[in-house]
Amino acid sequence: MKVKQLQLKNYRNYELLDLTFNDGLTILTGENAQGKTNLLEAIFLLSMAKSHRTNHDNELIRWGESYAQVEAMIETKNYDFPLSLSFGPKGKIAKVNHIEQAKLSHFIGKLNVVLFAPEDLQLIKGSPSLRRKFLDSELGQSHPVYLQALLDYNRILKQRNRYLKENGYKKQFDQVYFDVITDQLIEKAVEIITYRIEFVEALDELARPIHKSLSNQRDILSLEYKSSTSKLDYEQLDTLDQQFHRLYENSLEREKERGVTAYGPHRDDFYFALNEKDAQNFASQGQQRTIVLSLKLAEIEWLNNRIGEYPILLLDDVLSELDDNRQHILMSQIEGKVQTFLTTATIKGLNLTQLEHAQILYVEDGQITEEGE
Ligand SMILES: Nc1ncnc2c1ncn2[C@@H]1O[C@H](COP(=O)(O)OP(=O)(O)OP(=O)(O)O)[C@@H](O)[C@H]1O
Repeated sequence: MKVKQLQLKNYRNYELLDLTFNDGLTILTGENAQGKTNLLEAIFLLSMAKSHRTNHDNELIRWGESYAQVEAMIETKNYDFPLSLSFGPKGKIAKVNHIEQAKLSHFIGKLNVVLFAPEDLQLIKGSPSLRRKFLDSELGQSHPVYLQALLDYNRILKQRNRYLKENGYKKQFDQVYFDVITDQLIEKAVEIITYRIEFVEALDELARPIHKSLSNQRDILSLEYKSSTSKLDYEQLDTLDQQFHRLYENSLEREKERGVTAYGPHRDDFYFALNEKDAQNFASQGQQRTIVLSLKLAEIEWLNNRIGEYPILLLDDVLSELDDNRQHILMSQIEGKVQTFLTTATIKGLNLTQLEHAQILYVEDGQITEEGE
């Protein structure tokens, strides 16, 4: 999969931009705060219909303007198609092949990307919500069914929590109505957990050899998806439905008191271990960086296995943080297969043989000049 052309209108600090990319490596270079990450963010937007940096779409509109538009021509193995996303007074409008999509979930995942940004280092030591967000966005962009199950789960969870909060302490608590919501929640919970476990197991398998080679054969990486409670046994997926029913029955009084749903995939987490030791507590900065890199490379392979095409790789200011050996392994892993966009303040920090064939774009105050222009 490739992004052939990109057009931006009133997007962030770009007034009007029209770019054509080559198939391999595109390097965006320039001083701080010139618009390098904004450009990667634009490509990310076309994949997920939302930014990785903000939940407020208004921030994407160029200051003083009333709408923004991001458009691209996507090339896949079988056909090319345009994607566009615009933000304005009517909200967010997503189009595939010039046709407006009634639901954003029909737009998400038409373009597949893997983003590696400095904030991803938080994946190891940050809060579980970051790791859940990672799982949800990766599975969401490649499995429309997962995305739908997640949207349904979140809606039902909100409804259940509201009922618990507003009626949990009342005598006329409608148990029949509450059981119907709980049944619906459990059905979606089991679906989500099953997908997540399968995904983490696949990543575990793919990331292990990559990590071994990135760590000079020193470290064995493993990943495991875990429930927030020992009262659920994820090894027994075929009985998960019954396990959930039992758990919710037993914790009803507590849930009524607290007014929230205490258990479910919205509380789950997944763990990284290095040589069987919890990476959250023991991994050094460098080891964390290598784990995330292994994870991203595993994700690229997973997407290729899943959709039969390699995704686009977006590397935001992370390459110069890697030593020459890791830079080399990363680039050789993706060379010739994965269209890659990377941002860097200076090309000097990069020790890449691929530089010779790379498309180099200089970014300055929302304007781009190409090497040789
Ligand atoms: N809605 C907007 N309208 C106009 N300019 C904006 C808007 N949002 C952000 N900017 C500007 O975009 C610039 C930031 O761009 P970006 O985050 O792409 O920087 P960068 O080139 O990646 O820099 P760094 O190397 O520091 O990460 C800032 O100058 C900011 O003021």
